[in-house]
Amino acid sequence: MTTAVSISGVSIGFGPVTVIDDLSLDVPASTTFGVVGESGSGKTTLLRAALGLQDVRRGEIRLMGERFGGSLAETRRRARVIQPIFQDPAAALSPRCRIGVLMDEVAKVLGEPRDALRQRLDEILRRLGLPRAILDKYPHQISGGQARRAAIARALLMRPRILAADEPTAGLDVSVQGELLNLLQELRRTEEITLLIITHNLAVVRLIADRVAVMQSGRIVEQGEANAVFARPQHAYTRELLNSWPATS
Ligand SMILES: Nc1ncnc2c1ncn2[C@@H]1O[C@H](COP(=O)(O)OP(=O)(O)OP(=O)(O)O)[C@@H](O)[C@H]1O
Repeated sequence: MTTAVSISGVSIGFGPVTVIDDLSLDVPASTTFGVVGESGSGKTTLLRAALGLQDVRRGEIRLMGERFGGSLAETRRRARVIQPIFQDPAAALSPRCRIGVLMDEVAKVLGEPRDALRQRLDEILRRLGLPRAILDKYPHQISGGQARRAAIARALLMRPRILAADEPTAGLDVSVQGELLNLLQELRRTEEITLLIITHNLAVVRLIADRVAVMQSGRIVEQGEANAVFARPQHAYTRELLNSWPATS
């Protein structure tokens, strides 16, 4: 089985503080994989390292079997393999640019003719249930759910093999949360991508993850098939998380 994200012996620190401690994790390709843990356990730091936005002190991260360097060319090569969907869509959608302009930027990165990209974009917008008129709007002129979907559309334009979503449902109405998770799951199947979801929300992983890794203080304390982990948690911290749920969701 292909491994989409392979993290081997990775340590990350800020000054004297170690945030990720000798962590290893394999995310099988074409699965929905949830990394769950409470706030501050290091989930976002780990994701940023996979995206090349955070230096690692030790260890290595491979994406679809490949290592990536820090040059601009390598950053662009990596962007075709993994695309993030950040908690705050504003991180992906610059507030001063109309959505359409942000989409066209992808054409430059890919070296794809703008017309061809716009054709693909039409199809992606249709699939995501976004009106074309959204392209003329600024991020602050659309709803939170639309902004999240616009960020997903931009990510999909890159034709990534891996979509990595940090708290994909944060800040959305409950009804929109379900829709968004269904959408991500459908994309995972039809686009044959790997979906990596980083969240403190057990309901999210329970709903869509095939496999789950539980993170505490920069380490993976338990991982396995999501159903098995939820039904028979082996680690005390996992049981604690499950017991405090739904208070944490
Ligand atoms: N740039 C930074 N400088 C110093 N410390 C940092 C930095 N980024 C993260 N940290 C620390 O690293 C630890 C892990 O943070 P991280 O954001 O990865 O956790 P998380 O599990 O994603 O939490 P949350 O769910 O709240 O986003 C925290 O103690 C945080 O304060």
